[in-house]
Amino acid sequence: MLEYRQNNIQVIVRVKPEQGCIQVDECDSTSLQISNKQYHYDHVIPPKASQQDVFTLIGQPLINNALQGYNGCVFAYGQTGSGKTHTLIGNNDGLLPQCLQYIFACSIEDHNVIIKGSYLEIYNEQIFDLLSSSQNSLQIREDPKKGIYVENLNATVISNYDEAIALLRKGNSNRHIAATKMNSESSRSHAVFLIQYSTSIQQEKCEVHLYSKMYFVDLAGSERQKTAQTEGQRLKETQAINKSLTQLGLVIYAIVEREKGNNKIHIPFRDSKLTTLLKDSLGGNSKTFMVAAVNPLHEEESISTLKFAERVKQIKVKAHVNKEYSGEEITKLNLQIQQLKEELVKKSRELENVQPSDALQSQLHMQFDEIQKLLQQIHKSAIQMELETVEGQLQEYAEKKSYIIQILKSLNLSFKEEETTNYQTLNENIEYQNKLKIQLLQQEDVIYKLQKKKKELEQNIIDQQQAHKTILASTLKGFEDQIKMKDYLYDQIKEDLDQMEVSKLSLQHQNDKLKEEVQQYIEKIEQMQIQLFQNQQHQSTIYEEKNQNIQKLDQDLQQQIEYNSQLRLQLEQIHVEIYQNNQQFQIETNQLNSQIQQQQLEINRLLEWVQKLEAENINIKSNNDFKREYDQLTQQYSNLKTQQQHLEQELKSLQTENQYNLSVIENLEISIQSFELFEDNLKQENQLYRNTILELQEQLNQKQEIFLNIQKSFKLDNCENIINELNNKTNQLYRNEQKLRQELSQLKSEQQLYIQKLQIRDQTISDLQNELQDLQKTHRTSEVQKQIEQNEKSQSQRQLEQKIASLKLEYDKINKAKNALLVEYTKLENNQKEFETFLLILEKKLQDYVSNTFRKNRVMSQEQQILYLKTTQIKQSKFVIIEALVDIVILDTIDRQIRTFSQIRIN
Ligand SMILES: Nc1ncnc2c1ncn2[C@@H]1O[C@H](COP(=O)(O)OP(=O)(O)OP(=O)(O)O)[C@@H](O)[C@H]1O
Repeated sequence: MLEYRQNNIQVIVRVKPEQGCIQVDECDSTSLQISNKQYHYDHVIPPKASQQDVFTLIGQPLINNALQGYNGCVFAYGQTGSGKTHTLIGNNDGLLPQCLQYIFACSIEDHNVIIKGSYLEIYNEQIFDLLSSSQNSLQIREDPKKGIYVENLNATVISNYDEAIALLRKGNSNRHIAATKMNSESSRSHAVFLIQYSTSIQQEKCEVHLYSKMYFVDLAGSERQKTAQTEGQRLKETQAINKSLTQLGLVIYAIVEREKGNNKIHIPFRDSKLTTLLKDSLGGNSKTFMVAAVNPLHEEESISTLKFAERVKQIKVKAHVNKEYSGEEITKLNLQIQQLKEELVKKSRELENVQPSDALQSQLHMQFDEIQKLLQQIHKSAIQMELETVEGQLQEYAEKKSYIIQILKSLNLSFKEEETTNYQTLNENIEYQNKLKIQLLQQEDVIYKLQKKKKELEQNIIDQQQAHKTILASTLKGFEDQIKMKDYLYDQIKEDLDQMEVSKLSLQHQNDKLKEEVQQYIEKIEQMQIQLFQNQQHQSTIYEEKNQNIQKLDQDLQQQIEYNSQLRLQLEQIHVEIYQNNQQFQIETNQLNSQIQQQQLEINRLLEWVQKLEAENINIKSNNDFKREYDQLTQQYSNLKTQQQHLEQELKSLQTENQYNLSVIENLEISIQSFELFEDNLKQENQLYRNTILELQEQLNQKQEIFLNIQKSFKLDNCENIINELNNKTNQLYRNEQKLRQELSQLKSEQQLYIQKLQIRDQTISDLQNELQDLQKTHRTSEVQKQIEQNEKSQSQRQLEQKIASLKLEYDKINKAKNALLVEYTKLENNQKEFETFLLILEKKLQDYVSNTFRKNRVMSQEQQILYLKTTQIKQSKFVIIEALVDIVILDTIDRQIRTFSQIRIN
């Protein structure tokens, strides 16, 4: 249990359970150490202490005092987040809830007890009732009887602990709480819970009323703006909190100073709502406790709190029991005391003004004696009353007696003190007056001197003012000039601005135009893309067609190869046949040769035999039989001879056949060679086709690549590359244009050449006509010849007529073609003209826009590419037309010739 110092505010330090700069001595519950300095207080609550411990230490004595009629107050002071709200309220386990529980527990058997609860907050220097829905701020009043009180503050009667807690909860819910950097639930106001306790004890002749007030003050945390880092509403709150806490510090300082003996010091209770409200609690009628909450994590703030607590420790309080007696006699006596008191006050006021005389002194003494007598009477009557009441109440009367004696003594003392101080002050005043008179004289002298100096100074000032005026005038002129200059500049700038505005508008107009143009170009590009796409499609169809052709050619080639191989086979067969025939022929020839040889041998044998026979014939000529035989043999011989001739013919025919076969073979070999040649040609052609297809494919790929690049360039906006590319293309275009111009000039010279050639032809034709005329002349001269030639002519005429008819047909055809070509030529001429004008426009545009946006450039270059293509096409068609024209001219001459021939024929 805390041992209280007599008549002092009890200062208890509570250390938050955090590891930090504060060391608490386990053995000594009254001191702690911070920054190597020891601080001493009435009690130090260690970090480990429970809420119950705190209640036992502070709450219990506070309530016990209150039950005896003493006012009480407990206020928690400390840095934000140090544990003030935790100590006072906590989770309904703080001092206040426990005190409420205890007070109801103690008063359970006393039916006269009335407990009232009020809850207010001081927010931004305004008082608000936390138990009321009204948002109006309340005012503090002071009453001689009631003391300090808040006007219109709800005081709810509470009959039990639950009601009290409900009230507390209601009030807490209305408090200004906000999250700050230091505390997630920081109190942004000072909260004051007031318990008013009263009870009455009925006695025989009077009724004793006991009453007390208990203030539970949860101060808002002191915080440094820098560390709190608050802004806006929070900053305003912080400023109000810090201001009122500073006022509290000043009040405590003044109280302490007064207690040290500095009576002149003014205690500025009224400078803030908080100090006004706590006037009684700080050094008045109250048994007050201060809980200084410190957080070991913050050294500087903890030291500041501890120093503040050290000052508070020195404050003395003058608590007394709040007790009133009621009853007829007591009221009378009270009235008398009141009257006397008022008279005493009156007299003491008079004493302040009037110098006390002997008579007054004796009067005062008499009055004092009277008061004493009266008090003795009161004392006597009190004793009598006490005697008449129960013996057990004797103690109370004794207390009352001593209390009255104490008052009397204090009254006496204060009288004496006041008397002496009055005398002292009077003497001091006279001295002071004399001093003042001397000072007055001295000051009058000083004033005179000062007035003199003032006049000098005034003169000086006037002079200086004059000088200043002239300087000012010149400066003003300068300023005026400067202003004029600035005005002029301003006008100029304004003009410039107007001009700029105009040019801005025109630029905007141009910009809009350009945007439109760009849009048009984009549209054109889209169209070109579509065209490109169509071209691609067209090319792909051509490609497919060519592919099909190639496939067809391939098939043909394959067929040809097959046919060739068949031919080869046939040829081989023929070769084999010829070889076989040859073999056969050889065999047959050999056979025939051997036959011929045999027959030759036979013939030779026969001839020999014939010779023998002839020789014998000579001998046997006369023999007829032999002759017949001879004839037969001769016949045989001639037969054999014809047979031999026949065989020789056969041999010859076989040889010619063989010869023929050999020539056939030769022809076949030649045709095979030509087939091979044809095959090679076909292969070459095929290869050529393939190459063209590949080329076309490559071109297609290139175009696709270009197309993709264009698409990409549209997407990627790779300006620099595109611009470079465009520049290159533009240059190329220029070169192409130059080339085109050269080609055009060449074309013109070629045209000239053709015309010359045509003239030469015309000349030849005219020569021929001349010749023809000459011929006609010769025809006329020789009529005989004419007659002869008439027949020839009729023949040639018919031929000519036939030729003329066919030529006419051809002529008609060509004429038609000529007309079509002429139409096309005029079209092309128009196109060329259009193109030329377009080219000129394009050139102009190109010059204008060559440095403009890349899109335009791209479009231009594409257009130019297309135009270049068109130009080449036109050029080609121009060549075709020129050729056609040449043909037409030739046909015309032929036509003329035919006409002259027909004319001649008619003639
Ligand atoms: N002794 C303690 N034991 C446990 N927790 C504590 C103690 N003291 C404070 N706390 C905790 O620290 C936090 C801040 O405490 P609290 O709100 O009481 O600070 P405060 O001094 O009232 O701050 P503020 O002035 O900003 O209102 C709370 O969460 C509280 O529960």
